[in-house]
Amino acid sequence: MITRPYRSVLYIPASNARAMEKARTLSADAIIFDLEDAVTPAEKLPARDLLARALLADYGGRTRIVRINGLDTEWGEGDARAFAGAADAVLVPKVGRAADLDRVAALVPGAPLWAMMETPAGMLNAAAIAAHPRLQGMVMGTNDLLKDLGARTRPDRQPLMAGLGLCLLAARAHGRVIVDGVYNAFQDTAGLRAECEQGRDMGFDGKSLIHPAQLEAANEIFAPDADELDLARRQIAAFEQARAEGRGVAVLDGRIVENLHVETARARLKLAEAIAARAG
Ligand SMILES: CC(C)(COP(=O)(O)OP(=O)(O)OC[C@H]1O[C@@H](n2cnc3c(N)ncnc32)[C@H](O)[C@@H]1OP(=O)(O)O)[C@@H](O)C(=O)NCCC(=O)NCCSC(=O)C[C@H](O)C(=O)O
Ligand SMILES: [Mg+2]
Repeated sequence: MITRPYRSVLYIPASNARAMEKARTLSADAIIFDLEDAVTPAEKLPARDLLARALLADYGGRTRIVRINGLDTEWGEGDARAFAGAADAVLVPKVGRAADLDRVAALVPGAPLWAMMETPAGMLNAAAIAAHPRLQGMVMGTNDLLKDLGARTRPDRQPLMAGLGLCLLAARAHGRVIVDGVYNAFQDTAGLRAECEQGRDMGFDGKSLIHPAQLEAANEIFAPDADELDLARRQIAAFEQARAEGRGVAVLDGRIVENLHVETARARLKLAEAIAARAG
């Protein structure tokens, strides 16, 4: 199970020096420094230099992920070579099959890879992509996916559910981090909260974000709350007592507690500890 927090994963255009500086004090668990869609062609090379300088600064415990341009563009290979070892991970856009990761893996020996899951082919090949030995995490690209599907944005995200579900299954089958897509209306806090709650209930580790105003909701909603932690501690105590008495199943608040529930309870407590350590 994943215990490092990825509640809030903030995109920052690598062409925006002010935002990259600001991010050093923001409460994001991870930052995606974007060289791809948020950067115009004219800014691609200057952004690469700006980012190289920005990454010399201290980002505290925030995970630093660089989203490179695709290898089918004139910038992709140079981006990959420039940031191998300079960041915590390299995020590959529009991954359609596991071989797309092989090509980047060869350019960045040793660097953990993340995959943007945002094309119909990516959804259909999610299991093979998640199984890639260098893959650490997946990020849903729901804007690109909606575009490629010819689907419409809906509050219930019904058109996206098949893809979200396939990627979740693949990530969990292979023990990878998986982060939900962005909520574009960054001033609509109620809408964001509803989408975070939906993503959390589906099993995502966190939400990718586009504006600092979205951090608070994601950090709160993807963290275990006080009631959940209290229940986790009581489940562990009840189960340990049952075991000591020779029983394999405990009953707490009228519900059974088995070893699988205890496993989840321990993971939630570990996540809360990791969040507390980040805050500290
Ligand atoms: C959406 C924005 C263009 C809005 O920018 P702006 O108008 O400057 O916002 P504010 O004036 O409200 O900003 C207030 C302060 O916050 C800083 N700021 C803004 N955004 C960020 C950020 N992302 N990270 C860090 N800091 C940020 C401003 O500098 C202001 O600071 P100060 O000077 O102290 O007042 C902008 O938010 C933005 O560019 N967001 C990121 C957009 C992006 O990266 N898009 C690409 C990723 S989304 C995507 O592609 C997903 C996927 O691929 C898919 O297919 O779905
Ligand atoms: Mg995209």
